[in-house]
Amino acid sequence: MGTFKIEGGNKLKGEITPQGAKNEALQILCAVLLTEEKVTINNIPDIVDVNKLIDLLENLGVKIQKNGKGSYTFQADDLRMDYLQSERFKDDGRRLRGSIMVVGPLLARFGKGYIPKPGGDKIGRRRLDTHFEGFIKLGAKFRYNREEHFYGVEAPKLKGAYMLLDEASVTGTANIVMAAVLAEGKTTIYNAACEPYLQQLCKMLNRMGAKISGVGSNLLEIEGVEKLGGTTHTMLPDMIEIGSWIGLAAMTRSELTIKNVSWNDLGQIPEVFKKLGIIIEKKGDDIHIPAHKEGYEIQNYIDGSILTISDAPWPGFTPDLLSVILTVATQARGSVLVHQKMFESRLFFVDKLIDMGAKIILCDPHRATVIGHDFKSSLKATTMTSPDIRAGVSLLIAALSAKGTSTIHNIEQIDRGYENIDERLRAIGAKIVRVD
Ligand SMILES: CC(=O)N[C@H]1[C@@H](OP(=O)(O)OP(=O)(O)OC[C@H]2O[C@@H](n3ccc(=O)[nH]c3=O)[C@H](O)[C@@H]2O)O[C@H](CO)[C@@H](O)[C@@H]1O
Ligand SMILES: C=C(OP(=O)(O)O)C(=O)O
Repeated sequence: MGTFKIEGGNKLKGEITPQGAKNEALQILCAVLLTEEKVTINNIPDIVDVNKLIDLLENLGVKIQKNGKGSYTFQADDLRMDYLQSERFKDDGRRLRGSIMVVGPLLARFGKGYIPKPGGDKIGRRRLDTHFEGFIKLGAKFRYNREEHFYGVEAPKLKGAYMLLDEASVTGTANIVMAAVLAEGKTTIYNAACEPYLQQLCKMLNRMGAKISGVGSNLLEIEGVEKLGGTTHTMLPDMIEIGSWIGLAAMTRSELTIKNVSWNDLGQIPEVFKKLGIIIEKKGDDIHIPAHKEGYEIQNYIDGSILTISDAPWPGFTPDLLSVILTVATQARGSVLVHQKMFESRLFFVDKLIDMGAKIILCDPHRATVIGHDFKSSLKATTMTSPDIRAGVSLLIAALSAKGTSTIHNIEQIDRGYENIDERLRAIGAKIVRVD
């Protein structure tokens, strides 16, 4: 179990460049299975989850060539389909959430797709019904081995269909889209998720020869094609990392510039941080956060009632930034209710912040009220364990703002999604070391 030691209370300064988007990368990497031609992908983040998926693809027989930092060429022209029945695959598949998205492409191109119950954060129930209901609508036969938690779908040929998804699942929509692009005839997906991750995936598939319209909306129409070809794709900057760095700057009252953020793809993220009173300046395609010497004040609603920040499927606010929002609010002037609607176990990490001296009432598993300190009292350093990726980074931000030296265990959770985080934070002045 890896550990960070963090000496808090120091000001940071400088520029930080976001990595390529983790959740986009997981979709895009699975899409290389849809063609026998070469697919080159740039700006792939060097993070644990992505590297696990690249290993899985390699074990499946995908030829992989590294072109330089973050750039790889993949060719899925001669796959080892027997790997899908192996113990090794069950092990590889379980190690991350994103592995679920190999099922759609394999089903569409080879008539069968399998996956063990995938891993990822333990942040509440994470069902897969939407994925498999979609495949069944496209004509696949579904089976599930309850003892082994092993899922399978098979179909000699998929047929386009109309479907109204029971929820706008991010990985579910990606999976169904990747199956439908090679189905016979037209597929309509209503209540589709439409995060920038999915928009990027659809644009890439269209460049490969797919016919997807409605990209960016919750109504996708897909005309199936016989075959897809190769392409080159570049990942967007990771919007969750960008939000994490906004929170980091505010809570440590540091001046930071976040480079090349792709503003047009950030949706509500800047606005939601502004509601906490954080000043966000747009400088070209960079975000500049000035040092918040006077702190930051949470806005109320027009009628004077207390602000609520909650998650919703895109273009709503992403659930992956609510832990950061909650943490940053502990030093704001004012109060806020944080409502995590999607996941039922993602707020339990607040007990660590409470240990550090934060004023938080966990109302129920989904809602927490935060009463900010306005920097009149700083958080106290402590020893903690990172329960999930975003709670992990939130605790890291709290530790960097706290007085004294904190210890964070189980940092593998953070490494799942943040590239070389300790080195990048040291480059802007953070006192953080990795100890094993
Ligand atoms: C690898 C990857 O891309 N992971 C992301 C993906 O996970 P993932 O695709 O697994 O998440 P889903 O979108 O399927 O669902 C997330 C949770 O929200 C619930 N739900 C979803 C849609 C909806 O309209 N109503 C609703 O309540 C689901 O029941 C589930 O508990 O999307 C999540 C939601 O943005 C993010 O937290 C994860 O970081
Ligand atoms: C929940 C997340 O990841 P995963 O879906 O991979 O567990 C996340 O990125 O915040």
